[in-house]
Amino acid sequence: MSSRAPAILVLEDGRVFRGAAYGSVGETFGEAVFNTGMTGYQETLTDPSYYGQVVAQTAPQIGNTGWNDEDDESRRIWVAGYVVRDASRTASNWRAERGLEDELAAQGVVGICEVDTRALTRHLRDKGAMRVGISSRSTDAEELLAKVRDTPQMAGANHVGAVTASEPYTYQAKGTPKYTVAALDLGIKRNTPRRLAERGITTTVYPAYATVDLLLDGNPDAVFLSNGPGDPATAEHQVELTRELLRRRVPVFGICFGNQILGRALGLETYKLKFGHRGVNQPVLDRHTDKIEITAHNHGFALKAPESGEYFDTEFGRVQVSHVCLNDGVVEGLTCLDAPAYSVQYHPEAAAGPHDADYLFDRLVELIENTRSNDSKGAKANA
Ligand SMILES: NC(=O)CC[C@H](N)C(=O)O
Repeated sequence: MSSRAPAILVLEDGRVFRGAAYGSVGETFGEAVFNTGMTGYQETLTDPSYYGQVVAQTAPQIGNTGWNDEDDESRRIWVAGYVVRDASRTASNWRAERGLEDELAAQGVVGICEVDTRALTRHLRDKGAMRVGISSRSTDAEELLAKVRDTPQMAGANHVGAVTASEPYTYQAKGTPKYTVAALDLGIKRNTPRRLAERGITTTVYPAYATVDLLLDGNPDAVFLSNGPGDPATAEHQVELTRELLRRRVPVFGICFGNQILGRALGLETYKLKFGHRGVNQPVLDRHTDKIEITAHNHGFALKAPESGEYFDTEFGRVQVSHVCLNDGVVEGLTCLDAPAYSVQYHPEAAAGPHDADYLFDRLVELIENTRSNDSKGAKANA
């Protein structure tokens, strides 16, 4: 028998799950989503893209490796609520500094455990992502349901301002600095500048509403558009900024939210997926190499596939849908054939996740090198 207080989870369609209090005691609301990763809960919880979402883990036991002070992907936990089946009673790992539940409580994250997360996930897969509430304060389902139906939808939500850095900061290259990148922080994860640093890139991270002049102030070799929470249809400022970068032929690499922004800048629309892709084992085909990579995902929106199929024409030239998800055919990446820009819908920084997509950071170095050599040819031709 659990010694925990009772808690309830109520979905906006009225389905109720009963469980026990986990983390902070209280009440919370958000969009119910599920993550299928067997590992990486610390990275999931601290990924700013989850802002506004109540995350259910399909892995049945969570918390086994506790919490450490090294694996946070940002400055705090962002999920609106946390749902697990079996909360590990002990933290057993040499790197653990404390238990997961201590950290959830310390950061005020309301959760629920002892929930049939398998049934919850099947429900969300059938009915689609929807709003949810968790309460360990009252177990009155009717009362909670009314509150759930009053909370804002994820569609139309602009959450970038809540997670972005307030001031620019710089992350130094490892070894000899070779290149510089300006990263637009829409909810960036720490492993991104780390992956760039490995390749001799110094990254300056800018707040999401930086102007193009501020972003290009240090004359960076490329601009990186990060992942982030909310509906990409609301990212007007960032789409306009990207269009300006394309006009100026600045190399651009976008991931996740950044892919949606590049796609919109190229004239594509975004739409809400039924239940999204969240986990660390999503198969993606890279059409450049015909290789399949196993990748880390966390997205609830996607770019509408162009009617013409793999290639489409834009005011910035021809573009290829370079990556597709093999589970459902969703657009997972774009490569501009006439402009120095490309993007993927997933997380090549892979924290947590397999490292198959690491080559995408090498492509950035190639793109920078090619742009530099074209510029110097152009400069010579103009001399
Ligand atoms: N990880 C991300 O960048 C997510 C992008 C966007 N918020 C979505 O859910 O699709």
